[in-house]
Amino acid sequence: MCGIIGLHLRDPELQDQLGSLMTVMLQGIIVRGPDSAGVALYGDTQRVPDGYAAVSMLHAPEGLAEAVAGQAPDLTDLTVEQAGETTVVAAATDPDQLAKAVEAAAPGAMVIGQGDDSVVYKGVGHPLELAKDFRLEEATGWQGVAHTRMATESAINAEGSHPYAVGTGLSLVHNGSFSNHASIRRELQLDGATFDSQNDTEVAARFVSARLDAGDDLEDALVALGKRFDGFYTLLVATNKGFAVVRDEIACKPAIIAEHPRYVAMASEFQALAYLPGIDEARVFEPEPGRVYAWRREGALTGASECRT
Ligand SMILES: NC(=O)CC[C@H](N)C(=O)O
Repeated sequence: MCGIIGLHLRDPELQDQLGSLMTVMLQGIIVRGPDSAGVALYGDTQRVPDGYAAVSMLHAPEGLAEAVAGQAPDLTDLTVEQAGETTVVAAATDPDQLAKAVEAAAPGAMVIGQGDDSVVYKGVGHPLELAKDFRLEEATGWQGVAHTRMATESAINAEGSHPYAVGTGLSLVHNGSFSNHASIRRELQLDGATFDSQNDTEVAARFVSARLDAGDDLEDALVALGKRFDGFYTLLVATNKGFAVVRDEIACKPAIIAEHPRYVAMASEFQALAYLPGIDEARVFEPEPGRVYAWRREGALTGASECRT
């Protein structure tokens, strides 16, 4: 099991409702993943104003704000939000600078996401309780993804919760399990990647991140993933530019997409989409096995690319 939702808003007038729409969607996937949950929100300018960065972390120590300020005295507008197990540090700087200051200030903590337009939360517990911790209902923005987990490949802890947010603005959520993740992990480690968990999904996130760093666009990175990873998967991958969905060639993990002039929504099950505004007019379809579907922020369907030849 495991449940995935994603909402990519084309109509700016819906942006104030991103969190309330996602909260309703989340209720449709709780049954698929009752042990943990996480979200990534894009364009919530209350949480990450223009010109600011946010770094999310687990295991943050007491006195983090003072410690970060001590590491980077020039940082302005430093805030620290505690949201269950996730701590979000924001400041008027860029994500790399902030992540460096946070890592120096809290070497025992684990960075689980950094962005200048995105913020990540995750933890263990009932998804609706976690959604309260994350203040999901009040979130705004142009895109969000969420996950409810039923663990298969690593322990039930916050490190094993999705999304896996690697690099700036990339968030990946997964339903399924990869059968060759250990060997791909070793290859990525030889190339210098480091890992925070034993989870198979983290391997996919670091693989996609490495491809994006090497110059691939998101569609190409997911086509490459389809060629390299074995196992079962529906993946939803979000970046600062948009999001993409891909399923393996057998496609036993469910997925449904609703394309509407005002939004693109994706979920593991239709019931998560059923209450979206105008759903009756949406084009609702099941993504084909082995194909990448991607949407960019401008709102245009970029088309579906073959995952395997
Ligand atoms: N049930 C699932 O889809 C699990 C996803 C992933 N393999 C994990 O354990 O986190």
